[in-house]
Amino acid sequence: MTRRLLIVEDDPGLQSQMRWCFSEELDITVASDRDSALAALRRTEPDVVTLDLGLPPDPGGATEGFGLLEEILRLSPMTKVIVVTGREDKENAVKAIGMGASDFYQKPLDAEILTFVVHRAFRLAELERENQDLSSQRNGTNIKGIVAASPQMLAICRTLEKVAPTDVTTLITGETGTGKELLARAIHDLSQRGRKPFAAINCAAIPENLLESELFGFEKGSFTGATHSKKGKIESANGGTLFLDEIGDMPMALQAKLLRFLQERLVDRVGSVQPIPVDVRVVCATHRDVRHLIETGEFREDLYYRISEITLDVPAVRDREGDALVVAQSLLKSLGKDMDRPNLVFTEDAINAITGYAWPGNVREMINKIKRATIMATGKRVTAEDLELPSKAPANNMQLNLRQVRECAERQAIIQALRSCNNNMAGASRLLGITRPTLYNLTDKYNIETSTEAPNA
Ligand SMILES: Nc1ncnc2c1ncn2[C@@H]1O[C@H](COP(=O)(O)OP(=O)(O)OP(=O)(O)O)[C@@H](O)[C@H]1O
Repeated sequence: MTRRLLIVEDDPGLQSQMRWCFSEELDITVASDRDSALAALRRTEPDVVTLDLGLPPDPGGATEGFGLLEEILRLSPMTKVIVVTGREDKENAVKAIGMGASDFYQKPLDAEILTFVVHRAFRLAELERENQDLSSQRNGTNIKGIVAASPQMLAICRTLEKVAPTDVTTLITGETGTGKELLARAIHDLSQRGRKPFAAINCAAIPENLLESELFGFEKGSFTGATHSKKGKIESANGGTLFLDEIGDMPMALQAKLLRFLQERLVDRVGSVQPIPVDVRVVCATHRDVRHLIETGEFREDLYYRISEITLDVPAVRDREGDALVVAQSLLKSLGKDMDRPNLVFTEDAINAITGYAWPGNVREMINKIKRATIMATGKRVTAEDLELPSKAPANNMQLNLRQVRECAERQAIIQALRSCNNNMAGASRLLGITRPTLYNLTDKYNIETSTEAPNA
């Protein structure tokens, strides 16, 4: 795709110099005032605009430039505007950035630096567009709440859609946070039982001595404190679906009772001799390797066959091709909306970090990291640092642009020269190859201490 640049500059000499800087690779339009710039913006829809703030009728000031900046950003908020200011016009440059300009460039014109700044703005515009495209990409599945685009997850979703309308007992396996409970709910929602109860119980979270009465219920007086009869989870799911999470952690003694229920569909409340018929569909999940549990004698083989009429093995996020970014984009959108920070986008380093990270906690970990980043992000951009993910670029390379890199290097060189001359201005200016007045200007600009004490680093 051709990169389109709009140059807004009233000085014909600078117009042709700027044209000359880029003419080879860009599609360039030049405008010399506000009206022609807006007309060109509408006509060519440039991704990047360089905007001289000093435009007629106020070429010596910046009012016309600021007015135009505002209008450009209102008409086309995704356009990257680089304001061009006079040599010492830092104040207006900073103001323009505050208004939404993406960068600034101080005259005099330096072809190399200007090219760098403009290309950087194009790259940013392209990344933002890619980001938007990705987040608007159709989710590959129609199952509510599940975001997936990888062939691995789409295959799981297709199987789920076939399994849901049947009453088969389903075992969902997968690492923590991969979405097992979400899939169990989807099975329920897509079945004829969807309007009936969905009762979930986490077998690992309830102490062994309470799990039986939680699951099967109890009769009044069946144990100390049983002052009334109570239905268990199985009965409360009657007509609907019972979800047994972390089934791999179910104690052996209860496994036998559960097996009996699965075979006969009769519930024996604790303390009762009267079995109660219950109509439930059972879905189980575990992050543990049940076959290994069978080998070590921790899980009944006959129960395993009963609960795994169909098994769904949910892959870890790192094993789903392309899903990490698609899920992350979707989460950024929904969490951003919930937290009143819509329109957040990932920076390139965040995208690299998301795709390069192993996500041991899977989607749950992703939710936590994106929630944090939604709070921490400055402006619209979410970085790898906001996500607390390792960034590929070392931290000291994360400067805003070449101008900042240059200023930082300039400041360091001046400090070093002053140090080596014991803060003698004449000696330092000789070392730096500049005049004394220039050195004074620079020490003022960078706020460098020039007293006889050592300068601040
Ligand atoms: N594909 C997905 N798209 C969107 N959200 C997802 C997806 N998978 C999981 N989630 C979300 O991630 C979180 C964790 O999912 P869930 O509780 O279903 O995982 P789990 O495998 O049951 O975890 P655990 O084994 O720790 O119980 C939930 O908030 C869920 O909504």
